Amino acid sequence: MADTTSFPPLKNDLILRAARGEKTERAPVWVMRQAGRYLPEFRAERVENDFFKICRTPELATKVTLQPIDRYEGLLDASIIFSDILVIPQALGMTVEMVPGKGPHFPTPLVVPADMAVQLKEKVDVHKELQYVFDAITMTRHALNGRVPLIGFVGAPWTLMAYMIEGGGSKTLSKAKEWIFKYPKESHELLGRITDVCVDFLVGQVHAGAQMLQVFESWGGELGPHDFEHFSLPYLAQIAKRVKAELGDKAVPMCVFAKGSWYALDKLSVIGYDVVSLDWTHTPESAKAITLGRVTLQGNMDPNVLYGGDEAIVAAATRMVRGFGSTRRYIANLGHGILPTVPVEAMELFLKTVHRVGLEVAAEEKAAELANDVKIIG
Ligand SMILES: Cc1c2[nH]c(c1CCC(=O)O)Cc1[nH]c(c(CCC(=O)O)c1C)Cc1[nH]c(c(CCC(=O)O)c1C)Cc1[nH]c(c(CCC(=O)O)c1C)C2
Repeated sequence: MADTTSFPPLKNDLILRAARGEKTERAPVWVMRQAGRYLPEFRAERVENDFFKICRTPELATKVTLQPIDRYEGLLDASIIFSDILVIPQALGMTVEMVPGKGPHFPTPLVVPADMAVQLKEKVDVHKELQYVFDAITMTRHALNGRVPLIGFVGAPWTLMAYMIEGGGSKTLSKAKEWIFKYPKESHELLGRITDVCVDFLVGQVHAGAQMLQVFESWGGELGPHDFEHFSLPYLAQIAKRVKAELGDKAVPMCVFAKGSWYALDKLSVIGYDVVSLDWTHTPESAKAITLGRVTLQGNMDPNVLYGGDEAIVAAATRMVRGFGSTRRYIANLGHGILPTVPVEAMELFLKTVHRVGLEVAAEEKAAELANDVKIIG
């Protein structure tokens, strides 16, 4: 049994302090989907191994989680465990394959509500079905040797429901939407069952060593404000409240990312999360005005800027850090996952710019504070 009681001491807690609303010397930075896809060392690993084999083999998951931390030594302030949001549908009993170059594929998606009884387990024991993720987390915590905190994650219930019904990615989500409009009661039943697994899984990830958690509602923006309020928000809220209640004094900061749900920012900032992750449809000014310091903001450069060349990257990253401010309630990130064909140098320039501008802004703030003190004393 892996040791989950004594981990190496943490040498960089910047992101945890930012998440808790404490002052930081500069804005911490990590990037959604930073492990995998665009990294040549990951693609080499994928030639040898199937995607879910990497997820299910703690040594391989640990190795891939550490790849960006090693490559961008000193530039990333967090790691995120290598896994996928679709391990929950698998734990519920569904088959999911990862087709190279195409993405996830469910050979037998849910078509009508009666399929739930046939395809989904009544009760999911996360320790039986997902112990491999817990083992990967524990192993990674030891391998990180305290360099940066380790983030655990789940897909949010609506996003997972959408994949389970669509059978993979989709442009319109019309099958999943048919469910919420035609079978609202059964849709809530499904969302509730997924929520229960999300809660147990997140609690288990923290016991295994995760130091922060993120809930990915990647398909949030496919719902309009009314439907988001009924089919996404209550489950996101339940997850935060139940996970924190179950963990008690072991609770860690929790972050929610509801891509495309700009209209829900106010509500997302009062449902129990410490951090709200933003896509690029917000300006820093409006996001700050809406959230009023109640949560830490994370984000939000358009990942496609990384294709725009050095000048564009420096300009957008600078605007972002200057807009959000560097030392309080801010974690720098992209507004969605890094894309598979981004050059590794573009990522490096993004990270270096966030560090440089973050330190500049912090120094300017300090100078302004000093000037203010002098004025008051004088
Ligand atoms: C956090 C995470 C995820 N996936 C992976 C990680 C591991 C850590 C990391 O990459 O940093 C590995 C992760 N997951 C996948 C890959 C590529 C698979 C391969 O190597 O073939 C990797 C490295 C495969 C995958 N898995 C998924 C997709 C999207 C398909 C679609 O557009 O509908 C894809 C392509 C589902 C998925 N998976 C995830 C999300 C939420 C974040 C987001 O919105 O981007 C989603 C929606 C989350």
